[in-house]
Amino acid sequence: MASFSACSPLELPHKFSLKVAYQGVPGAYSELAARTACPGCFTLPCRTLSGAVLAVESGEADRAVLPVESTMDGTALRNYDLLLRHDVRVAREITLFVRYCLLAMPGVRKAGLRRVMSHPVALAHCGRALDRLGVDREPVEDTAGAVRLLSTRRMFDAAAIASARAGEIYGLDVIDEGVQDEAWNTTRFLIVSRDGEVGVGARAPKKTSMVVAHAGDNAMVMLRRVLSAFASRGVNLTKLEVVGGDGGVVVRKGRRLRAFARVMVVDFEGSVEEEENVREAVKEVEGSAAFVRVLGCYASDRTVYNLE
Ligand SMILES: O=C(O)C(=O)C[C@]1(C(=O)O)C=C[C@@H](O)C=C1
Repeated sequence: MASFSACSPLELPHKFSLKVAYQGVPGAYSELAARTACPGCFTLPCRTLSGAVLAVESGEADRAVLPVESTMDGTALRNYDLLLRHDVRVAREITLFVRYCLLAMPGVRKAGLRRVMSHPVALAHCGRALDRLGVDREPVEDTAGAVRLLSTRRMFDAAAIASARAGEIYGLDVIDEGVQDEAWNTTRFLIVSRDGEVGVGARAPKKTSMVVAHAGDNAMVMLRRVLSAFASRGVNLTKLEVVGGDGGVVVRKGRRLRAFARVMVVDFEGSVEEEENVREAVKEVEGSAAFVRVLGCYASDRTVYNLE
């Protein structure tokens, strides 16, 4: 059972402050995740998520924050793709309770709104509230960026969906809160570094994240193989999601151009670096998959951090 915390840090402040890259501007949920996971860190705002990961790869930053799943949407495969394309490792995980606010310039009322801006994920999470308001939805790069835009352009016909913290930073009022479709809404972030690390909680139970791809098999065959490799060795799975539809092959003028794989994202208890049965399970999956990548072994943290 996950525990629920008002805001207890994952680790003590680092002796030397870490620089943590994230996509967005101050007040974005990714920045709140960085500050909660690495208290006392310097944060490095980046325009894109790949920019944040590149900052780690190039040594400009020590860590980057990636939102990878939410209770309302499941796995964000596009962000796992970044982990596959860059030379970084998962160093830890952090889950935030996300309670979206509707923010507007002082004096603006809901009845006067014509449009609402936010990150596309936040707009999707608040679909019912937006339907009730009957407003246009305008996607922007991050939730706090929407708040900053409204504030700098002094927009009086628009609102933003973001954290209360973003409202405080850019001087907007909260005109509604808890506007997400589901009351229980959490986002899980992975913190990546160049080398990965188990971190200060070295005695905490470990977990491992892995991506598996099969080009030809159907989902059932693939599932059975992965489940049996772990179950037969008593290794507990904490996440298993099949993403990418049916896979398929692109054929042009009778020539097979490219095979698309179906991808599975698997998290399991234990460390591939320290436990023989875990290593063997991964080896068995590797024997039948088209592609396996271990993204990192790190301290398991099942706390849901509530920053309200
Ligand atoms: O835009 C932000 O504030 C982000 O940190 C990004 C992000 C996401 O990509 O899921 C993170 C958490 C919220 O669920 C909404 C948006």
